[in-house]
Amino acid sequence: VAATQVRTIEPTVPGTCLVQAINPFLRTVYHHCPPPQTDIKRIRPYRNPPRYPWTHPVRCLKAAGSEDTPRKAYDIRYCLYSDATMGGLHGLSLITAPEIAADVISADALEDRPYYGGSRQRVFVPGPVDGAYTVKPTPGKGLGVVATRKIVQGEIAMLDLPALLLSKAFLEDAAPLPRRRLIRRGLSQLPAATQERVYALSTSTGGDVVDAILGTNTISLTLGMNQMHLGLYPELSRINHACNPNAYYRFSHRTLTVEVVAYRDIQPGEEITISYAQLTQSRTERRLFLQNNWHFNCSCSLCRADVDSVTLSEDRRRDMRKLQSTLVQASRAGDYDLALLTAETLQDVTEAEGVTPLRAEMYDIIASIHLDMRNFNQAVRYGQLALEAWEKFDSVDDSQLVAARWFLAFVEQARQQDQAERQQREHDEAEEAAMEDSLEDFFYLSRRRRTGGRESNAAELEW
Ligand SMILES: C[S@@+](CC[C@H](N)C(=O)[O-])C[C@H]1O[C@@H](n2cnc3c(N)ncnc32)[C@H](O)[C@@H]1O
Repeated sequence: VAATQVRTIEPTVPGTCLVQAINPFLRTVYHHCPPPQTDIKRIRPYRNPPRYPWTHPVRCLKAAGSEDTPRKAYDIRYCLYSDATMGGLHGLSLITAPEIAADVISADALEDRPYYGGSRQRVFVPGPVDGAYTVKPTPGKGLGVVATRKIVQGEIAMLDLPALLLSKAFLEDAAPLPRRRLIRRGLSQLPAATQERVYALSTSTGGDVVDAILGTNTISLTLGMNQMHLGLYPELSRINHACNPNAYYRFSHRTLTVEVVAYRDIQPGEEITISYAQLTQSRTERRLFLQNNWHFNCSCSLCRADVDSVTLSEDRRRDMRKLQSTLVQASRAGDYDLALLTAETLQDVTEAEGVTPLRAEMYDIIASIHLDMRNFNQAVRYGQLALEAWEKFDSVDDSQLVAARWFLAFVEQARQQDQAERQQREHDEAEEAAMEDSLEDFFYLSRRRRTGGRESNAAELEW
């Protein structure tokens, strides 16, 4: 059903809350399920209403309907929500289904976040962290992001907030005209400085200017229950691609921020790069992917390197792909020995390739495999390593740090329970053995009584 009409919303949408557990350890973060975010009046019946964050009237595209499926009052598919105050004067426009907008609010993404980093109380400003880089021209690639100080492995170099978040289904369903009109309106509802930054972004994919900005600069992410969306992050958009990047970005569902993290130490003057393609793709696949999606011929160091070093890298990436899938399959199948071995090998291979993911994430995985294997000491050891690494990481989204603390408490509880069960088992076995002994004694004595004290194998056999 094509969506054709742009109109101001009437409060009609029934809906359910799709609140997603960001982390399995954090099941109780959300205490209420907010209503679909189409109408302010509907918030009143809720006991703990979330802040109504939208600064502009909500506008929706309705499904057009057809003879087979006539349009119903609640056929609203996608609405435009703008919070021009999000992140200070940054602002956000979101085009998505009403229940996903509700989910975004429930996950406290739009809360004011002037500080972060627990006791360190860092001031939250999108852009370079502690003056980590500057944006300037790079040879053959337009603007790029260049380090102005040393950035150490695992450090966050950049923070960014989205200017636009768009449901992929909306982009596919809506006809070009209403789609562009709604997106342009979303952009026009952002603060002037953010609009300027968006309209100054690279448009290398060509065509309609808004389509080109989105085509060149957006990243894929999921909102709600794994619903695909595109995010436009003005600062992140200046980072160029490299097949062997020295950084990567992490998206946080809870805060909607992205954080750019160094894969390895980055020296002052070095360009900060990320991979637009999946690291585990082959060189040919990557180049095709970049050409199809960004319309450029990759000229990064790996694409220019001699055949031998490329082949070595290709082999490692193929190994990474295999190991990743083995890790998932082995964990699902409960083959924890294999999962553990695979996780450790994966760590070695990614280190050799210079693209080690956050150590804390690896420790988290290894710790939980040990817990599944009931290796409590090892689970605590890796859990503590994870906790220390998350503390140092200093993310805007502290859910992993909280989960790491929670994990250690959980391991202690599981250990005590395991100990209690073992003691109970030992106690039961001892009782059973004692019972068997006393039965044996009883039979032995009665046998002696019957045989008048004469023992024989034949008599024993009778029993
Ligand atoms: C997200 S933008 C990156 C920032 C962009 N250079 C700018 O000036 O804003 C993506 C565009 O940058 C250029 N680009 C990024 N990485 C490149 C690379 N490795 N080689 C050549 N061009 C690249 C391409 O034009 C691509 O479509």
